[in-house]
Amino acid sequence: MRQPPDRLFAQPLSQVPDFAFNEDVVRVFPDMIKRSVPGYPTIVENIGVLASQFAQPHSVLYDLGSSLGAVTQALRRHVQIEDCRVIAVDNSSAMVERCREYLHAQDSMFQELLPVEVIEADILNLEFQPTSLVALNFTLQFIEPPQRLILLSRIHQALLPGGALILSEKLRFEDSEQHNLLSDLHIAFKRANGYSELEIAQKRSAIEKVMIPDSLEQHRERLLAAGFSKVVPWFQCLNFASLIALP
Ligand SMILES: Nc1ncnc2c1ncn2[C@@H]1O[C@H](C[S@+](CC[C@H]([NH3+])C(=O)[O-])CC(=O)[O-])[C@@H](O)[C@H]1O
Ligand SMILES: O=C(O)C(=O)Cc1ccccc1
Repeated sequence: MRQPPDRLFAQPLSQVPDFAFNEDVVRVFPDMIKRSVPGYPTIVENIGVLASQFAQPHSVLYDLGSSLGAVTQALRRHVQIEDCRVIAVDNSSAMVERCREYLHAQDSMFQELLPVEVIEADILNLEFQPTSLVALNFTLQFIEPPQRLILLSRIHQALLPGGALILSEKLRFEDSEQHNLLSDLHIAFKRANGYSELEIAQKRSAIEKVMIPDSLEQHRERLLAAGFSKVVPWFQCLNFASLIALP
């Protein structure tokens, strides 16, 4: 399918609106996320590999904040376990519509992929089924901070023994020198991927109020407070990381 380049912030805007996962973003999303999140393709592919070690027969695998279903597709490619199915959830109707088209195209190309259901819903209102794997791949940072512990507690309650939560996030750092260094290096990453200073500045102002990163320490403490017994970082590239949390 056509994947146009992200030029959403290339022209000067008199006022930069808050970032939203609308049709304009959906159109350029695969290009935007690859050029903005260092390590994204590695994280997505390896979530499939990790999931194959945690997935259990007759259980559900959740992809929460699934966007266009990149994680869902990695799960379906890597997990070959009896009677597993994937539930992908996103509250952006534009994302859900395009995600269904992508998954449908995959269905016709490959046989024996796990069945998948794409639900348009707020993940804060979900009734979770017993699950062996939950992926929150760069989604928690868009949830209002006071709701984050409640969501993680619900996920913990639904997780089967032996299952796992995989949580990927942009990180903030409590040491300001470390924070500034890794933030500057992230800007260098975006520049190297063809974004101009204007694009970088306008995107930064668009996401400022809607995407609020936590530190690794905050994640660890909150996951333990939600009932998780162990938190294991398995990937970090600059200020982006992914953690495995065990129930
Ligand atoms: N309350 C909510 N309920 C449901 N969905 C939500 C909510 N809040 C935000 N979203 C959705 O979470 C997704 C976050 S993007 C995830 C990338 C994907 N995981 C990927 O691996 O490609 C991250 C990014 O763009 O940096 C968007 O599709 C939102 O609509
Ligand atoms: O672009 C950025 O600076 C980010 O931190 C990541 C991102 C990627 C895609 C949508 C919103 C934020």
